[in-house]
Amino acid sequence: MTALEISGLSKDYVDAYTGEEITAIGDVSFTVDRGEFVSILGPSGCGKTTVLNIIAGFVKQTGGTVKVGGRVVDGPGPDRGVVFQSHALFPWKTVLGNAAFGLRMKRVPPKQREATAREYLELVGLAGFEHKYPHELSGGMQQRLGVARVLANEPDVMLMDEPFASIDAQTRRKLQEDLTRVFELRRPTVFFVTHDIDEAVFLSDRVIVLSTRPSIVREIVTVDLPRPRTWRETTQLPEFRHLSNRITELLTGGAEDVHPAIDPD
Ligand SMILES: Nc1ncnc2c1ncn2[C@@H]1O[C@H](COP(=O)(O)OP(=O)(O)OP(=O)(O)O)[C@@H](O)[C@H]1O
Repeated sequence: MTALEISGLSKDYVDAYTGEEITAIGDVSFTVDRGEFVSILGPSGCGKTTVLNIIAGFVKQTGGTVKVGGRVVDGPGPDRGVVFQSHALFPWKTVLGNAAFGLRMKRVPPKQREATAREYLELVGLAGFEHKYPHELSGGMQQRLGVARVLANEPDVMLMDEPFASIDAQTRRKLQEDLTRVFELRRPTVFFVTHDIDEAVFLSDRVIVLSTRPSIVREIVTVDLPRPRTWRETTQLPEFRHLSNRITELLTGGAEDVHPAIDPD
């Protein structure tokens, strides 16, 4: 079943300083199935975050449609949950209060929301930290809380914008493994923006590779690697290296040009 459907998406921006119009997204279409993990990769400035912001309903597209669960998106809504690169937590709320926040907004009764929030905190490895405040947590733990907070809401689609980019390399590896474990247990639908090819291959069922601006879908690469995945085992699989090399080739222009110059004849 399709959870997310993007058809003919385009986005023009007007540069605030020069007044010049730029087309960030040319024409992008793809779907994400329920319970599928899909990442999007592309050269810097090709519009990955813009695609996510349009799906989230934070930014209005110039053309095309976005449907979540068959409904057309025309603003933010509880059917979509966003994990940002910066943790975007409420500093005045405890870990438990942060994790339960969305459920409170949905008017879930207190006992039930606490139980659900605790369940997801445990799932991301934050059991025992319920009564701490965000500033008492490390960056990695704050990001785990960001993930738990969105998961607790059980959105139709979980949107993640480079959630581990500002975390040190070793912690990042651990968070990526934990995310695959949580994904395998709960099977949320995930749309994940990243710059990191290995991260995209390691986490995903499919990877959407965009071209340079104005972006179009260059290729959608299926990642048929066994789960559960660990960095140690998964990266040793020849198929992992093959997929990673294929995507590198697509991003560095080794493959056929998707924006060929107009033939002068
Ligand atoms: N609010 C805005 N106003 C004007 N231009 C914008 C705005 N937001 C993004 N852009 C431009 O649109 C293009 C796409 O930006 P976006 O951040 O979506 O790309 P990205 O692929 O996520 O980039 P990166 O890989 O560098 O994070 C860029 O050229 C950017 O400068």
